[in-house]
Amino acid sequence: MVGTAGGGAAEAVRRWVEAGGGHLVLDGGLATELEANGADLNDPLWSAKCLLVSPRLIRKVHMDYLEAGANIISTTSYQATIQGFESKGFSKEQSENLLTKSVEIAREAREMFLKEHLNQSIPAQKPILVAASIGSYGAYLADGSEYSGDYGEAGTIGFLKDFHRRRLQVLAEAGPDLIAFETIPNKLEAQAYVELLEECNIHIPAWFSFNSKDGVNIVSGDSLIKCATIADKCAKVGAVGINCTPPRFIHGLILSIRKITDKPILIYPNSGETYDGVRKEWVESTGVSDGDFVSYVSEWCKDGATLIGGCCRTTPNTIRAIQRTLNQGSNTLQLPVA
Ligand code: MET
Ligand SMILES: [Zn+2]
Repeated sequence: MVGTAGGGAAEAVRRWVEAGGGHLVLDGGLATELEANGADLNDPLWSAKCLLVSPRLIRKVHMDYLEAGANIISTTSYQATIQGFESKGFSKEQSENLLTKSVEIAREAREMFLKEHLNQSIPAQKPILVAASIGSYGAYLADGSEYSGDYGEAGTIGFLKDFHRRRLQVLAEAGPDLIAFETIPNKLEAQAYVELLEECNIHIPAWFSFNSKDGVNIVSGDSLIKCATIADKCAKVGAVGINCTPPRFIHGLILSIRKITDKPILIYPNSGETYDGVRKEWVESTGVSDGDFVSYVSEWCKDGATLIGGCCRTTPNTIRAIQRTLNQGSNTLQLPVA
């Protein structure tokens, strides 16, 4: 595990990016790919339901993303919370074990992937990292409110810190390389995460990833500049970016983030389709194809993003195409190894 001592989390992420040849490939939609493999995720736990019923499928999907060229895989803990497991009848201890298991499965997938590729002569020594996913309080509510950031009376910093504290500690203790705060919908939750990282003295680099539906602000209407500034000021945050947002908005959003931070920028947009939180489905026909998605990648690199992947409705094919685009012009075989 790489700690953040001596240079802060951004320095740790920069070193990984450098070892990756100037960029790292993230994975694509995890829930999307679990569903494509037959999982029924119509449940408040969403992808975390597979921790209960099909852990092997999770490992397979992680491996499919690694085979596609991902350098960073994120765990099935996005919608996994102690509160969510408890409401299904699990004890506190069992719930914490399930969180730990999400990190263990991803680490196992990495082990197996590395073992399978052990005998290949691979010139490019790229890191492979496990990011422990933390979805917002809105994701736990499972009503689409991570796309509105409207938490009503629960919208106090104290409430949000209490909600996330133990989960963050358990995930950090499970030994991931990164903590991925994903789809952050409002400024208050970003502030709560910063305070928790400090108070819990977390030594694993975190990334903060916001989502936007207008290409200017984050989904709650809070200023992206203000939110990214909160992340910038925290030495425990190693990268700042955007996820689960249509590709057409990404260029402008990267430029806004770059204005206020030197930390590495990560982006993993969705396919451009829109999630209908009431009907619990993605509205088709507004999305872009893998080809269109990938044609954006060079532009995002030029804008200064160094960690690039996909979010909902993207697949290993998307990641394979991103990996090829990023590694264009290089003659080395681009399989990642430890
Ligand atoms: C709603 S954004 C979901 C992010 C999560 N890492 C996933 O792909 O399943
Ligand atoms: Zn998403």
